Order: sequence, then structure tokens, then C-alpha cells
Amino acid sequence: MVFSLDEELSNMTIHNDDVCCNNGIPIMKPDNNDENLPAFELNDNLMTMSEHLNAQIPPDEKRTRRRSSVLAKFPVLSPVHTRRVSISNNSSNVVSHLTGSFRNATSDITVQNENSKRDSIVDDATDMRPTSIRTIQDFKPIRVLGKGAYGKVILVKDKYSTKLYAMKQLKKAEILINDNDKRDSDKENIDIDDNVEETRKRDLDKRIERTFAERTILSQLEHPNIVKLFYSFHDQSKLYLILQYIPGGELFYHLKEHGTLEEDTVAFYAAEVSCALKFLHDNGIVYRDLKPENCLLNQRGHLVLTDFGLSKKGTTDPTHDSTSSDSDLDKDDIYTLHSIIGTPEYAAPEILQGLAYNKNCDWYSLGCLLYDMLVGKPPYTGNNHKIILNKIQKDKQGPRIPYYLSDGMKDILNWLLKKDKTKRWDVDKYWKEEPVGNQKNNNNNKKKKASKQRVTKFQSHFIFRKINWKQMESGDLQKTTLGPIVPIITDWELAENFDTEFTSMSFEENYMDDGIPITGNKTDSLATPDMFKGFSFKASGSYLERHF
Ligand SMILES: Nc1ncnc2c1ncn2[C@@H]1O[C@H](COP(=O)(O)OP(=O)(O)OP(=O)(O)O)[C@@H](O)[C@H]1O
Repeated sequence: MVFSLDEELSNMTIHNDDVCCNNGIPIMKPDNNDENLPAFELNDNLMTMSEHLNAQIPPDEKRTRRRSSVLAKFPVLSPVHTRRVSISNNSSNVVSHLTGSFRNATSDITVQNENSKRDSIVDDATDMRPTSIRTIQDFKPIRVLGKGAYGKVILVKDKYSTKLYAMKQLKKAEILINDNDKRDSDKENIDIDDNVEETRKRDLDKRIERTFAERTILSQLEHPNIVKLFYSFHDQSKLYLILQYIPGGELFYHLKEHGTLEEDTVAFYAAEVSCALKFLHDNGIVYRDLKPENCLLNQRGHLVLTDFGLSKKGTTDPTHDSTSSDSDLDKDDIYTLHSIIGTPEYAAPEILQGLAYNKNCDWYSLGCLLYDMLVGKPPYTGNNHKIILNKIQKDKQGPRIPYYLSDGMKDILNWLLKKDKTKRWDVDKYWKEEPVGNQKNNNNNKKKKASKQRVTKFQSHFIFRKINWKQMESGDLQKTTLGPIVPIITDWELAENFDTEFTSMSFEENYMDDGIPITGNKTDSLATPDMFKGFSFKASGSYLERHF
């Protein structure tokens, strides 16, 4: 296969004294006064740059433990390699407004292999077979792997099969009563008292809906770069997701170890994340929380996306006539969302502004992830989402791209990090070369080209020249090839690739000293069972066999 530089790439020029390329993106020049970045010698090579970056980060900051993601808060931490925080603002923007086409794609999720429906959902109200629903008693806790907004993720062992799983726990009380949401709602509605109750009710519905979304989305998908859900169940105080255990830890953890990554490594992870995102989008799902903390590495060094707590599945818009021949209708725009949600440093500008957005926001986040892997921090950082938004708006020409990156990397960052979503690379649309005969929309492409949109295919970009997309998308690559960073795993139960801050944590209120789970606590009275009815789920036998 022959690869060539994209035409936009060949037009790029770099000026000595500043930072420019003629497609509009500034290239970061070394600047001693830059508060964010260290100064470099011009003759430094790429690895020396990484060392520079690492050397400039005070050891204390490097080791500073990050706060876990907390929904409905907006804090962002500035130090590099600081765990980023997800946000979910239940403000006036909270109502998701569903419009657009793709009716079929969103109403009927298909799976990659075998059956068209992966599994059946087991509603605990109707299915009382003893084997159909697992309980907390079936799993022995080994150690804590991570901590999120609503609870911990614990490595557990199935007492019957001795298989290892990651058990994600969500405290019902945290979901039902969320002080931050209450505070936000109160602030929002200070002048409209009558609506306070309504707003609280709506916020609560939203939190419950999101809790179910993670279970529902994961139970319907099967993809090599997406974490697998095997069981879900709940008791009086908590909800539990029994997930495939990904033992290589977070990409965040490895990024922290390495500082920055080499371009080939970055291209590899970018390709694997893209496969997962494209698959989600094709199935009507917007991910909305892409960041290094949510990218795990499996034992062979391949990337697996986890944490679907902020993902949103589109629904059919009843007002849209799918037979309409309206040429202006963007058929790729599954639906439009408005909720301010995600992690500010990785969120697209339109999300931070509270404007309508669609699946294209995930490609902006991919740009931030790439930037983070290459530079050591996301393009914009700040103490809250408003500071980040201000910085984005102030940077008329887009984020500053370090001069030492290759032209290919500069180019892809430029197209993914466009703040105007209409100019951003529409990766879903321009995903790969269609076989001859299947090509369409040539006129449309010409029109888009005239408006300076990127119309070349994503998979054909120069940075992906070493990627075997066919094997990657089918999952065969994971069987035959190791990823660029192969995690060191001497014993799966040791969780060696997870931060000791978590692995040394106690199971706290969940278990007695001998690992026997404690069920029921003072929050029980807050959990209204009906609200979580139908949460329980068991994967089909063939699915379980396939993945163990
Ligand atoms: N399947 C898994 N295998 C191994 N570790 C996992 C798995 N799922 C989650 N973890 C670990 O637990 C951490 C928290 O998980 P997750 O992000 O799903 O929780 P969360 O409550 O949604 O967090 P947040 O509030 O940050 O969104 C992850 O960052 C990861 O380190």
C-alpha cells in the first residue's frame, strides 16, 4: 500500500520566528515566559523534548493524586497528569433535544458478531431463577482498582468459577441525593421558586437515566476496544456492574510514567480509540467522556474504552420523516444534544458553551487526547470550565501546537481541534475509502472542499500509515500483535498497573475484615427499589464463553 501526505499537509509551512502554517493552526514556539510549557533548545530531538517536559514538572506535582470524577461539579486541576473531572451540569441546558435522522441506526443496535441481539436483559421483578441473577455474595473482593463519582471499582473473584472481574459499584444514595446538583439547581432557580421542585425532579431523573444508560449501552455492544459487561444487579444500597477486568491499567497511568509518548505509539492508540468511537457512533451512541483515565490497556497492550456513565444513546425523533428527501438534512447527525457534560479539558467548545452538539464532539476530544499524549497535557487547562472556554475563545487560531511534532501530527491535531464544529473533520463521514462503485456524494464533497472542510479519509491519514485497519476493526490484531506498551503483569490479582492510592484502599463500608459483604446500611431508606427496577442483567452463555 502506498501512502502519501495529504494535500493540506504539503501546504504547511513553519516559520522560524513564530508559529504558523497556512491552514491556520499556530505552531507553538519555545517561549521562556510561557507559564504552561518549558523552554526547549531548537536542536533537541523529540525524546529530549519529553525529558524536558518531565524535568520541568516538579516531582510533587507529578505525584499529586488526582480527584476522581464527580458529576455536577466543574473543578479542573491544572497540574499535568492530574486526573480530570467529569462534569454533568443539570442546568437549564439539561434537556436533551433529539432531532435528526438515522432513525434505524439508533433504534436497533446491532452487534459485531453472531446474533443480532447480544443478550437478553433480565428484569429482577420477573425472573427469579437462582442462576439468572448474581449477587454481591458471589464475589470475593481482592483490591480496589479505582474510584469514581458514585463509588469504587473493585477487583473481585467469582467464588464459583474463580474468574476475575472488575466490579463497579454505584451508591444509590449518591445518585438519589446529590448536593451539588441541588446547589446548582437552587442557584439556577433562585428567581423561579415554583420550578425548584420540578428542576430537582428532572435532575434526579437525569441521574437515574444515566445510571441505566451505562448498563444498557454496555449490555448491547460487543467490540474489541470496548469493555465487556457480564452481569449487573443491585441490592438495597448499591448498583453493581460486573465488567471484564482489564489488567493493564489506565492509559493515564502509563502516560504519567512516560511523560509523553512517541508518535507511532500515539497513532496506534488514536486508531484503536477511533475504531471504538466510530462503532459507537454507528450505533447511535455519543461517548462524551474521552480522556486518558477512561482508556485502559489490556494484557496485550491494546486499548479498551471504559466508563460509559456519560454516554448517550439517541432515540428516534418522532417528528422526523425518514422518507424526506430534504437535501439539507445531515443524515449523519444522529441527534443533537445540549447537556453540559464530560471533562472540561477534553470537552468540545460547543459543549462548554452550552450550545447544541452531536457525535462530532467525540472527535474534538480525540484531538485533546492526542495532544495530551504528545505534549503531556491537554491543549487547554484551567481551574474551571469557564477558564478553559475563555482560553479556547481567545485563541483565534486554535491551540498552540509544538513545533517539534511531525507535520502529520500537526495536521491531524489541526483538523480534530477545530473549535467550529462545522469545520472540524467529520470523521464519521470521511472514515475510510469506499470500494470503487460504492462512492457517492462527489458533488457534495466538492462543495465541502470549497468551504474548507476536510474531505480526505481518516483511515488514510499519513499518521496511520502503519495501521492495519482491517485487522484492528475485526479484533484479529489483538490476537496476533502486541500493543506498543505491554503492561508488566506478574500476577493478575496484584493489579500492578493501577495506582497504589487505589490498590491500597480499604473496601470500607462494603466488606467486613474477612471479605464478607455487608448488605444494608444507613442509606437504605433512601433507596427506593422501584427506581432501579430492571437494572439486573446477565450476559448470554455464548457471550460469557466467548470472552473467557
Ligand atoms: N473494567 C475495568 N478493569 C479494570 N479497571 C477498571 C475497569 N473499569 C474501571 N476501572 C478502573 O476504575 C476507575 C474508575 O472507573 P469508572 O471511570 O468507570 O468510574 P466512574 O465512577 O464512572 O468514574 P468517573 O466518576 O471518573 O467518571 C477507572 O478509571 C479504572 O482505573
